[in-house]
Amino acid sequence: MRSLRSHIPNTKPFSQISTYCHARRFVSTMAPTLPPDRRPLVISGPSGVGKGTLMGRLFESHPDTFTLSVSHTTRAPRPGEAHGVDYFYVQKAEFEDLIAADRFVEHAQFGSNCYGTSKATIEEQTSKGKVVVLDIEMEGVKQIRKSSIDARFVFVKPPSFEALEQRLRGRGTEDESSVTKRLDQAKKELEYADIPGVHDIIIVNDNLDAAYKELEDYVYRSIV
Ligand SMILES: Nc1ncnc2c1ncn2[C@@H]1O[C@H](COP(=O)(O)OP(=O)(O)OP(=O)(O)O)[C@@H](O)[C@H]1O
Repeated sequence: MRSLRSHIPNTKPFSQISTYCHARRFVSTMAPTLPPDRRPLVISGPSGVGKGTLMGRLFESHPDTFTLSVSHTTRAPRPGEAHGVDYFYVQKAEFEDLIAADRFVEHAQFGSNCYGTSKATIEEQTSKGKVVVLDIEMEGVKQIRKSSIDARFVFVKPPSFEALEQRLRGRGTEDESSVTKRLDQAKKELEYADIPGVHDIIIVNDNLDAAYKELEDYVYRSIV
């Protein structure tokens, strides 16, 4: 599950993720469950740590409760991607107008393409009773922390740097230069996450079942 999420190019559109599609098929059979705290959930962590895997489980287990925030982008849609599902595709001028009007909680440029999360998207889904999940990289986390959006911040950490490298390579989605770039960026993300108070919870994704349980327990715990 990699697309609007961390805004990192060369990733798979969310609409093509099997866990999500699987989750959608179970919509009518699952009992609705609502977390007491409905603030948007910002999930960050280095590429390859397992954010998508954990989020996929959350969507699958609670299909009516959570919704993934759909980002705006100036890049062209890839085959199989849909406007409003994978991204909101806009021209550069429109994107710049949205920045000028302070319509994004966070935005960033990767290569020649711009990506951003609009406040309206979050507000609209929240008003429908959904818990909005944002998969955001470090700079986005910093921007959201400064914004007016009151969110919960979850950081997913690998058990070791070596394990992260193995997962990234094992996933088979990245070429060597992309793996190197992601690992360099991972060091920065891990350093940032060491700053006390930046995240509300840090989950070490070692055993997947245990990490998911920790995430779910946190999401569903009573408001403190
Ligand atoms: N606890 C775990 N133990 C072993 N492998 C795992 C674990 N969690 C996830 N993985 C595997 O690690 C790889 C990376 O996971 P995933 O794609 O979910 O990472 P991500 O954080 O979403 O990455 P990106 O930010 O690049 O999208 C996948 O192949 C996934 O199956």
